[in-house]
Amino acid sequence: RQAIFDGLTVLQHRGQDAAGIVTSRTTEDSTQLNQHKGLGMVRDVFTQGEMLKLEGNCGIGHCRYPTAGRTSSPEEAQPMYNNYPCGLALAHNGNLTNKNQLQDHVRGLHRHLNTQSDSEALLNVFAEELRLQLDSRGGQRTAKIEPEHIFAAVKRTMELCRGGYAVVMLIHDVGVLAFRDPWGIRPIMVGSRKSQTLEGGIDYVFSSESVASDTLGFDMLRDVRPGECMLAVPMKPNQPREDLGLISKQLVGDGNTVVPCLFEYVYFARPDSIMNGVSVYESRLQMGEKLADKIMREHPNEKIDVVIPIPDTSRTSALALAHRMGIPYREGFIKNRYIGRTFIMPEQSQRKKNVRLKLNTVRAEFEGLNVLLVDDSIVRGTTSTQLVSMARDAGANKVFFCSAAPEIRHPNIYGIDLPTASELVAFDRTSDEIAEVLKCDWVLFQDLDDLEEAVRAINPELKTFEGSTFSGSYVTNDVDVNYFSSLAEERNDFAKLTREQSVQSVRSTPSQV
Ligand SMILES: O=P(O)(O)OC[C@H]1O[C@H](OP(=O)(O)OP(=O)(O)O)[C@H](O)[C@@H]1O
Ligand SMILES: NC(=O)CC[C@H](N)C(=O)O
Ligand SMILES: [Mg+2]
Repeated sequence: RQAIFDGLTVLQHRGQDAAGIVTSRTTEDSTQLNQHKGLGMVRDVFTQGEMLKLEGNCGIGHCRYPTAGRTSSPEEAQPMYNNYPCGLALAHNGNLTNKNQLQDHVRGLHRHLNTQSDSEALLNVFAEELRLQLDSRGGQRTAKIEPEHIFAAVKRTMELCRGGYAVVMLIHDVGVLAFRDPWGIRPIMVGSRKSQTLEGGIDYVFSSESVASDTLGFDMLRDVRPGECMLAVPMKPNQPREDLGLISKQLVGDGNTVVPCLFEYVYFARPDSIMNGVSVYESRLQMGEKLADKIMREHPNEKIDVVIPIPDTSRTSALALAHRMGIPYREGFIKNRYIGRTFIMPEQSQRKKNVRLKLNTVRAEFEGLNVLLVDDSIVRGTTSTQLVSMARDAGANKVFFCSAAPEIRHPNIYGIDLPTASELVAFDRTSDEIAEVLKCDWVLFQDLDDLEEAVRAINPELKTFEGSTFSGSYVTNDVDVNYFSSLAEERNDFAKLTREQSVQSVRSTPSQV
């Protein structure tokens, strides 16, 4: 349990709204699943008392960044639990684009769904497919669940679910499994270490980013392949050691072509992670260099005195950019270390307030200077608009702005919560119009080809990327305009706010009983 808790704190940047852990404790005659989850950051959700209850020899955990359903309902925190046809717990990173159809399918099977979460639908789809597998062996319900049943159920689940997903599941009396969507849009990897328990053997970890396995003392083995399922089976008391291990099966496609989400490299992942054979840090250095070249091409005669990153994520690319341009790199914005990431916060008012609380200027780095502010991306423009104004208040002469990612003009539907194009500052605007909104002297964005090249430079085997939010082209090729309009209607900032407020007002109404 401590390892899962520690791993979640290292992955906190991937989701700040809810967290949860489920562990499984096997004794000679029974297996107990222990669960705790709640709203908030990992450190707030787990008290010492709660941690003590999470005994076990294997388990899963999750930090939630909502892309479907409600944010402030604890029921939607993960892992999700289901008890039929056996004890199952699931944690999912990603977003299912056919959530509504899956919900209808599941309800049609007389299974109850308690939330609007796509992850709950996914768990029920799998549970039903596993039930069918177990039934197909002639009603011997008491017999052991074999890996072949699990692989067959995951295969059917992959055939039914659309979108981007990386999933871990705990299966009662079996172990922990992990699987990844057939495109490999969302990341997940496996690591191993020599077990620190008295029984010995090998421990396995599945995690979205290699940084979690590094910090827990695991060696990263490899990425889970697109369309692959891996199953880690723990040792039971009095069981022969051979039963322990890692089994994998390629279920959909050949697993050789991965189409990774570009936004992981731009913003989402930690720089010290390695994903699909690419060091995120090195790819960001490349992004900075390519952006520097574009600035020198497009504004060759501009006098720029200083390059200032917008902490945290843009630091790496800003450093490489400043070096390439031969301009001093200065930390003109100081970040409050107790405020999390603002982009992944669910509401615009919260994001706006937190940018100001999070960042403040060092006046000496701005006064009378032409400053080039560098961010990894400009999404809604919340950060950039405020920081340009702060730079001017701190006495900057000219303020230029550049983004290590191209213009974000299209919704993301594979696990980054950008459902509504009209909320994006680059939507339907030219660079000059964006500069007018940000109130900067000019703004410049990375070219998409250069961004792809920056990642490919580190792993030339990566041919294609999931970059729909920049290009508007969706790799799964299975969503239509109706999907986008209902998504925008359901998940625009105003709709989300209204929904969350209605949950809160129900909660704060005194009981009439
Ligand atoms: O245009 P916007 O809608 O403001 O979104 C873009 C900003 O949000 C992110 O920062 P965030 O504060 O989330 O995290 P960071 O500290 O890792 O940079 C990103 O790095 C940009 O700074
Ligand atoms: N990455 C995530 O945490 C999102 C998982 C899932 N789509 C949800 O909204 O709960
Ligand atoms: Mg940022």
